[in-house]
Formats: sequence, C-alpha cells, structure tokens
Amino acid sequence: MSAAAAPRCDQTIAWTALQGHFQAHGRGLDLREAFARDAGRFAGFSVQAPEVFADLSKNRWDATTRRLLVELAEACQLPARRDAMLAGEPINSTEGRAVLHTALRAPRGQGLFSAEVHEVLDRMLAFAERVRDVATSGITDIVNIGIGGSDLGPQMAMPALQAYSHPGLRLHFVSNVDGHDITPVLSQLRPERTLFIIASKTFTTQETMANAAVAREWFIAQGGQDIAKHFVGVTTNLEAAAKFGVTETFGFWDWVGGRYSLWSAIGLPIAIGIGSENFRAFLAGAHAMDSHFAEAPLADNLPVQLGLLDVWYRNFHGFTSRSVAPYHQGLKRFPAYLQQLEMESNGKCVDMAGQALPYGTSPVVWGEPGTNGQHAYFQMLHQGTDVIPVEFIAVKTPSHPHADLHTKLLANCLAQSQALMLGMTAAEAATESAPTASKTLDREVLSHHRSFPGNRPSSTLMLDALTPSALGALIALYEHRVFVSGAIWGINSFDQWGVELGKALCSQLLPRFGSGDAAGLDGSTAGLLAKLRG
Ligand SMILES: O=P(O)(O)OC[C@H]1O[C@](O)(CO)[C@@H](O)[C@@H]1O
Repeated sequence: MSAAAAPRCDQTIAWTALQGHFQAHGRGLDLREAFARDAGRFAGFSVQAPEVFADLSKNRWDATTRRLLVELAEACQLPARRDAMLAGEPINSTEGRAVLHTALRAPRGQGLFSAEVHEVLDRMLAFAERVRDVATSGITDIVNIGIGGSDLGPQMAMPALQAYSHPGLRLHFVSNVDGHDITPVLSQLRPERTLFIIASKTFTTQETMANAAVAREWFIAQGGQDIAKHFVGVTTNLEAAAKFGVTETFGFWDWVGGRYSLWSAIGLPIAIGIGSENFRAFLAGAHAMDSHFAEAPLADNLPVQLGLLDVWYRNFHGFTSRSVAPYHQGLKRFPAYLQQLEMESNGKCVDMAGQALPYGTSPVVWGEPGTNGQHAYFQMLHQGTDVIPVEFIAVKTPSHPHADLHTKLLANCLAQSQALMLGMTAAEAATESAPTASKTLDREVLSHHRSFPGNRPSSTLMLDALTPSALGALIALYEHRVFVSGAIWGINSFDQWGVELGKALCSQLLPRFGSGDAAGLDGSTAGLLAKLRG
C-alpha cells in the first residue's frame, strides 16, 4: 500500500471523536471510580498474548476510548501498513528499504528470504557451538565491539538470560569511543583465550572501527597469533570487514534496521552465551508474537493496544514520558535497550511526506529495575507535578532459589501500581501517625506533604518465567508497539537521520584538535576547544 494513501491521524473523524471524548470523559476519568463501577474491569482490560500477559486496566481509558482508538487505527490504515511491512514492501521510504526483522525469526521455509536467513543462522549457530566447546576452542572470553543496535540488544539479553548462559564463558561489551570502556576489558584478557566480535551493520561507525583497531593492536602487542581465528565480523558490509582483516564474517541485510538486528548475526554473542537451541527458542518466542500481531483482532492485539495507549497519552493527555520498571534484575538493561528502540524509531518531527507534524511523537522512555527505582525517582512518579504512565514488568517464577526474596519483589511491584492509582487524600494522611522528626510541624500542613494525588496510570506486563522464548516475545512486543504508534503518527519509524549531523560535525572538529584552528566556529565551541587543548 502507498503510505500517502493513509490520512494524517489528526485529520480523521476518529481523532476528532477522541478529542471530544477526552474533554467529556477522558480527562476526568478516575481509576478508583472506574474499578468501583465495573467489577469486570481487570478482565475486560487484560490481554493474553504469547508469553506475555498484560493488565491494562489501571490505565486512564474506558471501553469508549478503546473503541475510538481502534477506529483511529483503522482510519490510519494500520492493518494495511502492518501487512505492507510484513510483505517486505519498502516502507522505510527515506532509505528505500524493506523492514523485515520479522523474517529473521520466521521458521525455516516460511517468511521472506528464508534460504538466506537460515543459511547464515545455521552457520552462525554452528560457529557458536564450536566456541562453546571451551575444551576444544580454548576461548573463555568473548568481546563484542559494537554500538547502538550492534550492542544494546546482546548487552540487554545476556543478563536477562544469565540462567541459560555457559558457565565457562565471559561476555564483555565495548561500545563507547572512550578508552575507559575498552581498557578495563582488555586488562582482563589473554589473547589466545579471546574472541573479538566486530559488530557493525555498516562497518564504518567511528566508535566501533576505533575500538576494533585498538583491540587488534592490543592483540598483536600481547603476542596474539592468528587474527583470523580470534576476530570475526558481523556486518552487511562484507567488503569493509575483509579490508579490516576479518576472514570469518556473518552477514545480514539492509532490510534489518540496526535497532531491530539482535535476531540476525548481531545476536552472535547471545547465541554463544545461551547455545543454539536456546537461541532458536528466542527466535520462536518472537515469531509467536509476530503471528499475534499479524492475526489478532485490533482490540485483542497487545502491541496494537499498547501503541494506541501511547498515542492516547501522548496526544490527548499530553504526557511526554513513560517510565519502564522491570521487576527482574536480569532486565536491568531493558530500559536502555528500549530507549534506542523507541526514541530512535519514533523521535521524528516530520511525516512520511516530509511535512512538519503539529502533534507530539515519541515520549521520553526511561527507567530502572524495581525495587531500585523506588528508592530513587518513584517519589516523583507518586507526588511530582507531571503524570508519567509507568510500565511494570513482573516475572512470576524466578531462576534463583530465594523464594522469599522473590515474593517481596512481586509484592513491591503490585504495591507500587496500587499506590500510584489509589493515592491518599490529605484527610487520610492526617489520620496516619506523623514521623517523629516532624513533631513541630502543624499536623494539617504535614498531611498535605504526606498525601498522594493517585489516579496515576500504569500497565503491568507479566511473564511466567524469563526464558529465551519469553524474552523473544517481550522484545517483539515492544518492536511492534513502536511500529503501531509510529504508523498512527504517520512517521518513518525505520530511519535515523537525526544522528547524522553530530557525526558530520565531529569529523570536521577532529582535525581542529590537532591544529587548534577555530576559524568559523561559534564562540562556545571555539572556547571549549581552546580549553580542552590548553
Ligand atoms: O551497526 P552500525 O552500522 O555500526 O551502527 C550502529 C548504530 O549507529 C546508528 O546508525 C546511529 O546511532 C544506529 O542506528 C545503529 O544501531
């Protein structure tokens, strides 16, 4: 389908209806009253998707909101846009590319480019198994050198799947063009026991190429033998990888966006860590979510429901950020991963036709694992002046033996979403006994400090266990959710021109660090350059 055929979301009847509905009911919706009125609210606003159960009932919406949002999705031709993506149409219009990360997790013989995809997958998994045979390979340390989409996925997945990881292998991640990143990693390594994976879709990224060069110099200086055995490349630019001196290369394709690439050979560190069978389960979990996204009716389709909630909050309530709180330490890098996935995808201010948008797009996505976040920024979530929808992620069964700790963790998770919604009035707070330190304060004044507005929205996503398959499904859920909101906003979620200007200016500034030439620079940059050189 042609993207131009879809109307802009704010020019649809559904959008106008949502505006009216927001003024009449949405703005004033009180979650506590909504639950009191409707005993079936939890069931009515829950969705079971593959591996992921979602309680969406603590969100500020009702059946009419949901119906109108689905009408908006239909008016914006979301199903046709989704089908166009899945069919391999070049929906990434500014780069003239298809968007087919779903093909990477389709079972053999299904999906587009199946032969190519499974040829690389088989080869990469066979390689991973050879490395995992530590007694024969002699490898104990794997260093992934990559940044952005060539780093964040594997770096997020490895702690999440620690329970499935090879006990004799250590995985390291180097991304930043900052010697403070690579130096401590190199200091732990022995060349004959190390495998470097140079991961870069383009094989031109400054940070990755610079770190790869440092790694190679270090390897040679340490008396390392056989670079070909200890350096492998993962890239779409096989020529550049060969020039660097890498002979073993695992390719992928321009229809795999960097931030959607952990399913490709970019997932090699994951495959080495968890083994081929678990990696296949990881892909299968994502594929199950793909099928749900492709087939479930919009009203029962979890990525669609989450994407529509994002639109509802961003464009009608005016909430500008969303906080993600995974109650599982293994998901500690999940918010960082989502930051690239969501904000690099949907942080855009023009539509597909290049026209400036009059409405907001990507919210700021941020967060920390619970319960740590509770002792940091949750104060602001509960009592700050901004309303920030929170997404809790809970895992029913832990992979450790400390059942008591896990029960406490889950109780905290439920308590936080409960507290955000219920709040506490000043009158209720006044009946609570005041803390000793505040004995001198007037009781009524204190009650205002101790009250909570409540009615703060949250969603809770729940997994039975953090298995490879469940993690795959969870990530795919977020990928599709980002697609949904991006499609409604009419933007290209698959390019990232916003990172280019800084890269170009950096190239121009680099030689000035040597020469000190500040000609033509703005006063601030010239002043900072002089100070850094001085
Ligand atoms: O894999 P590459 O080509 O090194 O790119 C790394 C990252 O750089 C970006 O192009 C821009 O930050 C990301 O989209 C990408 O994931």
